[in-house]
Amino acid sequence: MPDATPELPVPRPETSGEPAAPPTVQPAADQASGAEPSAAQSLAGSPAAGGVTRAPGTPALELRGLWRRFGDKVAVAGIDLVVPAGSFYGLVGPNGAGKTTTLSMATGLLVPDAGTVLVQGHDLWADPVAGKALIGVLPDGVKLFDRLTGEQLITYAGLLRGLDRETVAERARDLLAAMDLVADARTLVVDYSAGMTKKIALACALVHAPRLLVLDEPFEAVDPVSAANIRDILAQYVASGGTVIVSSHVMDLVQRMCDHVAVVAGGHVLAAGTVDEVRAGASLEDRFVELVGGRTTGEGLAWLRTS
Ligand SMILES: Nc1ncnc2c1ncn2[C@@H]1O[C@H](COP(=O)(O)OP(=O)(O)OP(=O)(O)O)[C@@H](O)[C@H]1O
Repeated sequence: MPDATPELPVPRPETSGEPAAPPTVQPAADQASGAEPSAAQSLAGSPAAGGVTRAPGTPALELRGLWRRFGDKVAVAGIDLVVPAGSFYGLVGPNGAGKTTTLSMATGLLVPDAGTVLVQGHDLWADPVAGKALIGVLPDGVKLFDRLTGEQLITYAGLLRGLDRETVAERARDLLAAMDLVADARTLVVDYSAGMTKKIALACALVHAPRLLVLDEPFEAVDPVSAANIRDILAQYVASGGTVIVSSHVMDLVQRMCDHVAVVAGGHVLAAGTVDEVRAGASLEDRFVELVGGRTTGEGLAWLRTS
């Protein structure tokens, strides 16, 4: 791994001139106000802001009354969620809770049955082009054009987002270094391991310097060193004004990494707020188990015992 994290594309400063983080998100706001503007922040011609300005205090993402059924199965049952701008937001819940379905609707990948998705105050489903320009997405079970090399895939993603070739080449270089994929830049993505695939998909999500990053299980299958580097990249991204929403099953990671968290089960939000509010003095893991329940003793598997 390189010692120094390369300079990455980061969100452009607010066109309104307001700080990106509200005072309720203390750690991110503190970092944001102290951050030196990077060269990437002043890149001209990036479509990242999509010509969209936001009023001060507007959440990065707001979900209002989202519903989604699959046949008889209600996957998401009226979810409301406010993700403050500049926050590092964790979404946790048991298997089948509705996290992926929620994030898919929040990012324009799955049409809700009912409800509204506001990205920086703009109705995503009413105006998908403006809304999607603000978002970078790492979907669950990501399907990539895997007959491209890693370098080609990032380049393709950048060009699709309207970046010029020179900018794309520069950012592809930085992202490949940050993801420890330089040696495999010219390897076909189909030949990447699961963790490498996750990292190249994350690089594609970052290339246009989105304002909001939505990451479904970004650390799954990623080795500890790469995971630590990705955490640094995300922390740097939040410090420079970006917002991250990340789903994960690793409570310890969410407790350390995120400043906000929502616990989802059965398509409902059980608790949401700052990590300290939600865990209420306990560990996030204990609080999660308390909220969600479902611990079993394993007594039903007597046949598994060898003695
Ligand atoms: N395309 C689909 N067709 C039918 N049912 C679906 C579909 N997608 C999701 N579901 C169902 O909706 C519910 C929520 O699934 P979802 O993938 O959103 O959960 P999740 O919280 O992301 O779970 P996990 O933590 O296991 O990834 C589950 O009961 C799942 O079986």
